[in-house]
Amino acid sequence: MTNERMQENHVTSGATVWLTGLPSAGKTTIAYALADRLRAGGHRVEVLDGDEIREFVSAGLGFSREDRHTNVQRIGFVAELLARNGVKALVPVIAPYTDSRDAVRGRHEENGTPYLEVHVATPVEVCSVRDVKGLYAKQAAGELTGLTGVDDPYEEPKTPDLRIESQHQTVQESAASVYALLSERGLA
Ligand SMILES: Nc1ncnc2c1ncn2[C@@H]1O[C@H](COP(=O)(O)OS(=O)(=O)O)[C@@H](OP(=O)(O)O)[C@H]1O
Ligand SMILES: Nc1ncnc2c1ncn2[C@@H]1O[C@H](COP(=O)(O)OP(=O)(O)O)[C@@H](O)[C@H]1O
Repeated sequence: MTNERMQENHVTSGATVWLTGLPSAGKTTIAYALADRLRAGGHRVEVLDGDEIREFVSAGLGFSREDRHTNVQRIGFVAELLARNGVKALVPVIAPYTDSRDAVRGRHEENGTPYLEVHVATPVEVCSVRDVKGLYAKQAAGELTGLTGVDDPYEEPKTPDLRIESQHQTVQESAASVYALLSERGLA
């Protein structure tokens, strides 16, 4: 395939889509469902999965306020690099602090790189039943402290670009609502 042909077949408008929310809210599941939809439409996509990032880019960081901030800034930096180069960077990472999220948005704005904040606003009561990784049970059993949304802060976004109530939707509906927003903004 020639270069020109490749460009014809690939959408080149990059953007970062940050999915913020509590553990088990549905961030990762929605990100991968959205990734499939976007790839099917010819977009280049990377999912910056929080667990993978913590194994490599943020190895050694814990869950203090400072470490979470550092983690989020590193991920934001990488996402912006990808997004400014035509990739849809999907980021399913808790990012519990408003100032951390705002700093990431600010860096995107400085570079003229599109940025969408999606709040996966599943209530803690639902998340703790889903408990994909057993963290809520561990916290309840006294085996873990500092769990976001339970005994550690989660500062809800006041003006997200989109708010998803995953407890009332299927995964495909949630992914479609993010896709629709990208479409509205001329990014998909
Ligand atoms: N104490 C505590 N609080 C919250 N989360 C915890 C904790 N300990 C481990 N984990 C697991 O680590 C994942 C959160 O890491 P992130 O990098 O996404 O979060 S953060 O933005 O740095 O807060 C998070 O992943 P998700 O469940 O996908 O959100 C958890 O599985
Ligand atoms: N509309 C929805 N969107 C996303 N996840 C959903 C939805 N409805 C149910 N779920 C389920 O909730 C769980 C969310 O887990 P996960 O995506 O790992 O959360 P997080 O990345 O926020 O920790 C999955 O088991 C998923 O199948």
